[in-house]
Amino acid sequence: MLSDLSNNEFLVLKAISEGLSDPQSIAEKRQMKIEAARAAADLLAEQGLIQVDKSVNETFSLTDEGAAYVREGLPERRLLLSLGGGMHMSEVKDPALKIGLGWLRKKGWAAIEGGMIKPLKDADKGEDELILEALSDGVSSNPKWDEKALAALKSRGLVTSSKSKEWRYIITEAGSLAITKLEPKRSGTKNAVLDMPALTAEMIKSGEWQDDVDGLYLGYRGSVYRPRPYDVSLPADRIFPGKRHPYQRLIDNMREIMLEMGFVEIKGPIVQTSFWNFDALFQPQDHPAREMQDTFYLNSQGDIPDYARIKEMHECGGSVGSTGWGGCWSPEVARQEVLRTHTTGVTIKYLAEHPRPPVKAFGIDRVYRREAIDSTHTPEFEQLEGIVMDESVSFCHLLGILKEFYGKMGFEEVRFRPGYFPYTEPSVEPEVYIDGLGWVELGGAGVFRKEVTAPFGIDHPVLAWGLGVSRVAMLRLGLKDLRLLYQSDIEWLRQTPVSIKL
Ligand SMILES: N[C@@H](Cc1ccccc1)C(=O)O
Repeated sequence: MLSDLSNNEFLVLKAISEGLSDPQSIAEKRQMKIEAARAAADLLAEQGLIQVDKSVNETFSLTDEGAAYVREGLPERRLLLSLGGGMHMSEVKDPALKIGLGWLRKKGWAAIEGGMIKPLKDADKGEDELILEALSDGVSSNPKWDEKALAALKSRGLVTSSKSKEWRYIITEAGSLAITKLEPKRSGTKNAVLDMPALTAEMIKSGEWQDDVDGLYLGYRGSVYRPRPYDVSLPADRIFPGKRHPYQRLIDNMREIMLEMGFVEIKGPIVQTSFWNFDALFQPQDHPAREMQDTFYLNSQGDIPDYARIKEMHECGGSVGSTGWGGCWSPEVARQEVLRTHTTGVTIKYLAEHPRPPVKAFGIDRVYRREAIDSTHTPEFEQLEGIVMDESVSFCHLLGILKEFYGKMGFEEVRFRPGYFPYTEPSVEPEVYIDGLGWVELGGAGVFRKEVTAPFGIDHPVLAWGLGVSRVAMLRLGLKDLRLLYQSDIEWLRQTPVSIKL
């Protein structure tokens, strides 16, 4: 047990053995914080090496009135002095003296008969007067003071008191024994522990420290070193260095690949008008994806650009040989604001602002859909969106770019299945092969239809794709539950090594 004393415990125990008994003076002597001294003392008490007395200490002080009475005398004392052989009550005019009347009687210094006040005996100085004098001399408490007199002084408002808790440490027999055992026996030095030289690497190497202090302690400037055997085979504490979120690392990795491939990064707002999210992409206004069950609508309307050509394209196909969707296209519906359901709204807007080739842009951003939450669906997730527009790009280039991108991401086998999106023709769904899972769909891609590009004056083919980034994260990080990406699950974050290849 003794060999388990910490340095602080030893220092505090030693201070107590030398006669210090309160945390404040121990802390001062040992130059430690009072909290540290208390904590060490608590541990010593737990081991039975010291005893802790917790007492409540009451101290007293004079009020202004009390101080005035010390100078002038209590009213009853002054009244007594002014009585002479006796005096009628009506003759006591001074209100300061009148206060003394009741006390005069109570203290038995005078009797009152038929209105006459008669002094009874020589009035010795009372306990209360002695206490007042002591207080005025700077004494703040004394166990011998008469309780009743104190209480009376307090009730008269001449004295106030305050209570404080006090800890007193007393060394036990076991404690004294421990000190004698632990104290290094160095002849000729009174305070051996505190006079020791600093422990240096050389002293440890040469073994000199052992000769010096019986292998027990080495102290320097009030600190004590107690060499203990060091077991290098013990498991070390796990440490958790700060690191970037694995999902963020994956996203950054994807961003780097796109930048390396010569794309510029673009960004767009989360809240968009239905115009950019749907209409500009030739999604009919009665398309199921636009319904409330699928899309988060905001209770607000946004600005939309000149829509004549979009309206014409939706209603009758414009000048590109399309028939359009028919019906009546409503600008009110297009003004409805939504949380973007895909990042394709960001790229079409960028294209509308940059209708001349070449354009090679990408964005990685969060999108929102009204999904019921489960292990493979969350209402918010990330997409990587890309577009390429140039004079002679073709569907083949699209497949090549996607293959290249997936390859750089570490997916070696890629295939394309026919797909359908209202804004692309042809459309494909890229799939990658994962051991143990088979072919996994990873997004959508295609060449923008003329119905999409023509209203914005874009005359060249546009290759476009959108990939589910969280899907990729699931595959890369081996997650069974997509929700982990969006929760601060500290254990999972700790366990995901920084070295994981994303
Ligand atoms: N926007 C589509 C993906 C896509 C983008 C571009 C072209 C074709 C498809 C989606 O969210 O699934």
